[in-house]
Amino acid sequence: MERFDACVIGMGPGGEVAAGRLIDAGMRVVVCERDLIGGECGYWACIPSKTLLRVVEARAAAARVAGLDRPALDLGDAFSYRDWMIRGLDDSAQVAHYRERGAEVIKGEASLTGPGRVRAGDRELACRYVVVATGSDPVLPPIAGIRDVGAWTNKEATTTSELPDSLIVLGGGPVGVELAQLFARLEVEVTIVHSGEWLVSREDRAAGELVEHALADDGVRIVKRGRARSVRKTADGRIALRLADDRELRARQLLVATGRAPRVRGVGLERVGALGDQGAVSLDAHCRAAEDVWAVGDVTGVALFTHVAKYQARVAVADILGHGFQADYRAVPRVVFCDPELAAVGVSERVAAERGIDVVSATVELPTAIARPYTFERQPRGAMRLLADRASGELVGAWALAPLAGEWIHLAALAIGARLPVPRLLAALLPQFPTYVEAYVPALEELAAAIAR
Ligand SMILES: Cc1cc2nc3c(=O)[nH]c(=O)nc-3n(C[C@H](O)[C@H](O)[C@H](O)COP(=O)(O)OP(=O)(O)OC[C@H]3O[C@@H](n4cnc5c(N)ncnc54)[C@H](O)[C@@H]3O)c2cc1C
Ligand SMILES: NC(=O)c1ccc[n+]([C@@H]2O[C@H](COP(=O)([O-])OP(=O)(O)OC[C@H]3O[C@@H](n4cnc5c(N)ncnc54)[C@H](O)[C@@H]3O)[C@@H](O)[C@H]2O)c1
Repeated sequence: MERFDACVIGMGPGGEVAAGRLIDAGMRVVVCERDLIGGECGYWACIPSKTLLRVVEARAAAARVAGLDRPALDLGDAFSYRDWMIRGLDDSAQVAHYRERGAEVIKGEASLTGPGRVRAGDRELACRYVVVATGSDPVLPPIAGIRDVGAWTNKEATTTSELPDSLIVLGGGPVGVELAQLFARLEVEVTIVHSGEWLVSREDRAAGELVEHALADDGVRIVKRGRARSVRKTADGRIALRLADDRELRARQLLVATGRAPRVRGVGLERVGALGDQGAVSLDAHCRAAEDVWAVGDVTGVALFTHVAKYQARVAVADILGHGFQADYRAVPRVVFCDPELAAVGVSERVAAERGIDVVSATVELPTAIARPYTFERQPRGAMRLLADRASGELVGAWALAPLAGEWIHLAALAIGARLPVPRLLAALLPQFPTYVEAYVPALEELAAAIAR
């Protein structure tokens, strides 16, 4: 039995932040990773998708600016930069880095065998603290034939260096929307089949409809309320997707983007009492899942984002080190990196209604309210909506669909996190001219008037 102060199972962004902090605290740490240190985010999700999206975004941006032409696309160069960003799917530098910092690195599948006990390959580890950061898996919907047609998940889609001539994207959430726009802008014929009534269904309908218009401008076909019944390979090697209304869509490739589920199987969480009734990780506000076991990141199912995984790792390690603070998820930014970006934070209108929060809202069309959309591009665009709790006067939700919205939504995030009432925000806000942040002034003024009514 090998003894350690702490063991981290799964080395995606959540595991890496936890491990780094535990090492910094002087602990003897063992990290276990069955695939690549850096996780889904580093190789098959955030990093490759955002790297490639930037290429097509910059190209489209140039076309929208007066006096510029659409630059030529060097796809080979774009893919090789993507490959450099994902380290050629090689984590040997990360392995060496953790070893140099004094950690024990085990490349292999690990699972809890009991309180303070972990098995990794044929090694038995005794660990005072265990942090589980095993991420999530894509969910394949129950559609006849879906496992037999060589469908892509995000793994194949983000690492491909060959483009199909046509692509059906099943699911219109963040993964489906981002990758649909990427491939459409790389001149692939793209059709999204989405079961919801609007894209990115977690957000307000108005936001989802603006995303739909943006994708339609790029030539993406969108089937809403689409129910796929079966999928098969045709004689000419294409993929045929039959919908419940009997329509058949055909394309060279199918990308399944219908959601992700916490990766709890085989981790042994049940052996330490860390799995709740529904098979989900039980978690308190310090990310404790059981005595001396913490869980962070996608495996918790709280909010499937890298920044949440990293935040939960900070929460968990602070608890381990004895200066804990409670996790607060009220102000988690949610950015879909399509063009223009959809950025949201706090509650949507639906969530506010579910929670019984009486909200007032203000919506601002950016080109009618501020100058920045015109200095930014020839065809100005964008909208922002703010939601405030009528009773407390605090900002509780916001979304914007506009260039760079993923950056300037953080002002709303800070206001929501800090519980700033709208009048105080208005008094404190003096935004630079001409910026997108200026849109907060008319929106907050409208909110203040609505609260006062
Ligand atoms: C296409 C796509 C794009 C995305 N873009 C963004 C984005 O732009 N911004 C954002 O915030 N989020 C984005 N996400 C979500 C983001 O990728 C995840 O929220 C993030 O990776 C979660 O980090 P994690 O550490 O919890 O898990 P992961 O990154 O999944 O890492 C978990 C690690 O645990 C390992 N592991 C699992 N089980 C075991 C075991 N038993 N033993 C040892 N190791 C194990 C896995 O191999 C993996 O390396 C995107 C997701 C997708 C699919
Ligand atoms: N920019 C980012 O931060 C970013 C980008 C990508 C993914 N992510 C994260 O990854 C997670 C997974 O994203 P996702 O887009 O795969 O999942 P999702 O659950 O957010 O969206 C999937 C969508 O697919 C639809 N759907 C489900 N089954 C379907 C079916 N059979 N046919 C058609 N449509 C169907 C659902 O209505 C749902 O809206 C998200 O929670 C998100 O937080 C984040």
